[in-house]
Amino acid sequence: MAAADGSLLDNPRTFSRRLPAQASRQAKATKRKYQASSEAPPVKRRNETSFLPAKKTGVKETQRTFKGNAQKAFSAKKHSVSTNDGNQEERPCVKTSSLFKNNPDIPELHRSVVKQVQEKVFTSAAFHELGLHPHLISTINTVLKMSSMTSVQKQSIPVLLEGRDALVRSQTGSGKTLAYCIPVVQSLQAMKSKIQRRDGPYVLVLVPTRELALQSFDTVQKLLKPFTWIVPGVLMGGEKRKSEKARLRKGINILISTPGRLVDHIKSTKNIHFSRLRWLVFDEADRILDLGFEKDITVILNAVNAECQKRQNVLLSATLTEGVTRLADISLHDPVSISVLDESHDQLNPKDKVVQEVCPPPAGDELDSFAIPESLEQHVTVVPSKLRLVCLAAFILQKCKFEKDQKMVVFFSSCELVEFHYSLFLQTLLSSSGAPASGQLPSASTRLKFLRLHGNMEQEERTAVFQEFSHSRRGVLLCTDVAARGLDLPQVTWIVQYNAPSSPAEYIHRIGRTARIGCHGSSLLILAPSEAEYVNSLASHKINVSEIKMEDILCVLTRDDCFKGKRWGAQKSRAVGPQEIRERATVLQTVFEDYVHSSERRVSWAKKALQSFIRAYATYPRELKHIFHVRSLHLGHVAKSFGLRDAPRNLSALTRKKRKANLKRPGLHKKTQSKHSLAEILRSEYSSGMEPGVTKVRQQNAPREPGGRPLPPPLQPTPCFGRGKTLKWRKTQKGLLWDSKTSQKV
Ligand SMILES: Nc1ncnc2c1ncn2[C@@H]1O[C@H](COP(=O)(O)OP(=O)(O)OP(=O)(O)O)[C@@H](O)[C@H]1O
Repeated sequence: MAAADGSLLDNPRTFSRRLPAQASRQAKATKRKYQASSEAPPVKRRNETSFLPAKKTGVKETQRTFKGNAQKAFSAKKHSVSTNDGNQEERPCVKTSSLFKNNPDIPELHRSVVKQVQEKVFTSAAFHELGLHPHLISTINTVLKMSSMTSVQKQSIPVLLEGRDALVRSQTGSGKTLAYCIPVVQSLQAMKSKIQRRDGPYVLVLVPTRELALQSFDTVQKLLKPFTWIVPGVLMGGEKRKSEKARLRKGINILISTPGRLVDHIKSTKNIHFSRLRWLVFDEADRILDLGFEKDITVILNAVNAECQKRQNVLLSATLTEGVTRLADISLHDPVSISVLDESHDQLNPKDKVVQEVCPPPAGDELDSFAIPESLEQHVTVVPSKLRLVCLAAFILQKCKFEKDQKMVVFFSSCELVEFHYSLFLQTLLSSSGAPASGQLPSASTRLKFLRLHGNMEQEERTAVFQEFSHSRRGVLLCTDVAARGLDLPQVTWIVQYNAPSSPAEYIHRIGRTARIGCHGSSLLILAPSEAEYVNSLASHKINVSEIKMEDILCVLTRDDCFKGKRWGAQKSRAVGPQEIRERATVLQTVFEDYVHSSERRVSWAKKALQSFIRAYATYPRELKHIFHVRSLHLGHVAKSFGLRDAPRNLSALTRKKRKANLKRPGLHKKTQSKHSLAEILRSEYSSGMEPGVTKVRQQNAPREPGGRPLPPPLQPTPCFGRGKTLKWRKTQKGLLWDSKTSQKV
């Protein structure tokens, strides 16, 4: 079988778990299929499809290692060895693939070790020292099972109880939710005229995602246990407008909402009034602004300001960006800026440093460096594009198959990428009850559990997945940045960033899903050799990562005999060498490729996922373009990480055509791009969920594989959002105006 480029010539097409007769039938069928279809079998291409020629490669090294082996197919004779599952499995017959050939060198990571900003999570102060209502204290102690305050709670709660506005920053997982929820509940229950349900909102909490809305609602509900007359409620999209309207009509006193959904109700419902509003809280304030919600925030602020002037305003996040300081300017009145810093920062005058009265709020250094939980170990691995997929799979197997009770979150840059990897891993890495599907591993593990979460899923399923993963002791959650902010998923042990985040702030929030509230956790960032400089970019924000070598990750494949190439079957207890690791990685890659190439439909599915990856890659902000530029991607190599043997030709043609057209009409490109960005945002998890034409993954109606598993739906490119935005408001007599010129996506 020929391949996309010269390097793929010796692709291991001899791999098979089928009997020789079956294999020959399959080969004939494949031949017939290609004859009948318009899609010709991949042919050797002389011109490599890449945006730029690949970097000079480590050919020398590979030639040395593969000398005499590379072109040699292992014996096609069938033999059996026992797998670690105790089954007699047919050994894959594999010849060394091109997986390790013609890859760019992995650069040495020269990173300066920086001193990370650290915060102390807990204090010795107890909640009962705050003078709260005794029932509230006992609820905190008995229902939430908490006794001492975290640093951010100790600093924020008294300030908020005094009635001040505040801008609160503290590291991820440090208890910011209770830092505002406790004073809110304390103040509402203490109101002289008892709150009536029909009074409507006294508190409005804005959060960027639906899951966070649910989570915050849950916390508020628990705190309100003794105060049954105060009614909390959540608006978040995904629910029928009519039923939300009905709930609003009955009355909600503490209203938690995503901005898009709230704006929809403000515009279309007569049942929402803010005349009694006492609190306005922006949780994950910087994210709300990042996501193209400026217009929505303007509508909300104008609606709120029109009915109530006097209220307390709170902005919270683990990362305060420039946009937040501007939002603070227009929404906070004489605010207290609370930032929890470590002892070394506080040496001069601890008290003054811990709670600073700053207006305008933090700038410069403080905005550039973020606090990271002390018990979070951060790692990076540099992996050539061709090896990304096997490396990710090996890492998942290493942690979640061979180690106990590991809970992992893997971040991708688009919904399509999540869907693709989710389906691929389900079909290849998991065991099925019946005969293994084509491309499935012989000794697939039952210990593995995959879940996925992204904005193109139906809300019902999103909520179910969120709940399931929250309560699970193990599992792998594949997700977009919809899960990056605020979600408190207990006992997550590993965060993997398969696609690098668009900003250091997003990096912080993603890794912040682990090592929460003093627990231990680890993270792994996977970079391509051309992206290695990102490590320095992180270091400039005082983020330290230590390297894990790719080989150390791939090494796990030697622990599972189902990855054994035939050559090793006959040899007992041989020391694990680089050659064996490479062969096993090749077996795994072949499993993926076999699965993807088992039908035309799957090939086009993988191509679409690849296309989505490239589109998302093109949206990195300008300041990161020198590291993440589409032109530095080698399409043939990247295609391998989608299980494709061939770099899709039409894909590169499409990209080139587009680029040409853009060069001719840059103005038009800008226009359509911003329209496109808007469309993406509307389709995203952050929308109100009411827009017409929103594409969703509908489980029940999804097309199914012959085996009964739903196939992924037709993929819509939905890159991640909110990269490199700036925003500006103007105060006018008519209220706030959002300056659209400065708010275009860059
Ligand atoms: N005083 C406390 N004692 C023990 N656990 C606490 C305390 N306060 C909060 N927690 C727990 O800590 C976890 C993290 O809290 P929370 O989600 O509020 O963090 P956060 O600072 O908002 O994080 P992020 O920045 O990621 O949104 C939650 O499980 C919460 O129940």
